[in-house]
Amino acid sequence: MTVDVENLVRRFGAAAALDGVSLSLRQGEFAALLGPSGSGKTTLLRILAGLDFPDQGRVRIAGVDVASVPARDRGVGVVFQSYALFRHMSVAENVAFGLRVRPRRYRPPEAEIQRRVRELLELVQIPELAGRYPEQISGGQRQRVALARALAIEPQLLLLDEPFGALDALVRKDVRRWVRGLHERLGITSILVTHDQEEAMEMADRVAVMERGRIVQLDTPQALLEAPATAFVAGFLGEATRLPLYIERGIARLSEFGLDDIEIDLADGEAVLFLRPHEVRIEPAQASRAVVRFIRPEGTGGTRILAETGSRIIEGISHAELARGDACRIRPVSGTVFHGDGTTHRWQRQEAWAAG
Ligand SMILES: Nc1ncnc2c1ncn2[C@@H]1O[C@H](COP(=O)(O)OP(=O)(O)OP(=O)(O)O)[C@@H](O)[C@H]1O
Repeated sequence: MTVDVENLVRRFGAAAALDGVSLSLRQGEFAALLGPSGSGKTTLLRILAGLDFPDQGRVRIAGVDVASVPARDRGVGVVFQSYALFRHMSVAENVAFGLRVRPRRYRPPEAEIQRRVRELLELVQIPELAGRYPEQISGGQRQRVALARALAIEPQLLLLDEPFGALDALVRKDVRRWVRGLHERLGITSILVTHDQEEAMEMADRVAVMERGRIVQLDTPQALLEAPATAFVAGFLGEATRLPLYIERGIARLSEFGLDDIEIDLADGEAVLFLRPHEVRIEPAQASRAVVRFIRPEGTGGTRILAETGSRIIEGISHAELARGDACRIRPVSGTVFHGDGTTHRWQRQEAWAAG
């Protein structure tokens, strides 16, 4: 189902947890809400689930305004990290819960409930655990049970709030790939809340980056990396070196960082230059203030180098033999400039300069 959120505001006292959030998701889309702690991700998810209510704004699910639709009638499945399984219920009973608490009129017959529970446990690949209790299964298995429980009501919208937090790194990778596959097989719309950028970038079709109660950019993972809308997004996503600079008559002086000046055809003023590692070449040099600190081979793509210059660490790529402690030259070849006047620009080293 589609999800349309218009200008949501949610205040707690004087502070706005959501400060005018708008968002439209397509049927079948997998979206992630990504942002630092306190940026409003969980609040937005709770409002979608019907567990909290906005002070202003509107939520439509499948085109229907849900302001007066209670949580259990929204057709939404929810997996919250804090929504622990019921300890006194077996795995099968946990999964059946959402169906058994339905008013009699809407409750499927018991045989049908049991059939559906078996089907769901097959789907999440743990049919043999039906009779166990939560403390008798692993964290990854509990997560699968929580998912099966959320899916039991056949939701068209699945809301996942940090659902993989309790899993160790290896299992986590597996479970998230599997969840993404499940999303596709069921053809549902899903929203994942996370503060793990790798998770968001790997799982989602589009990622909404949140900052202080607002969505600052909603885009594909690739577009977020290649064309971040603000310096916050550029700094938050992917690896980047951030250099504050001052542009004067088309030149930004980087000598304080031990780098050559660069030509930037923008108005005089303060700016910030973001350099992704692949936008910086690191080369051997005889006399240089910059020193190679860390080296990580990247296969055929060269070597990732962390070089220190002045008090800064700059990450780049080298195609030459370099060892820890070697002097090196750091040459940015492209980057993103956020000008103090609020505009964003791509910067590319001119050939004449590049050769120099
Ligand atoms: N029930 C509440 N009462 C008061 N303030 C709240 C309440 N719930 C959330 N807040 C505040 O609203 C803001 C947004 O909280 P929210 O939980 O949505 O952030 P989040 O992005 O999900 O953070 P995290 O990544 O830490 O879970 C925070 O400043 C939080 O302290």
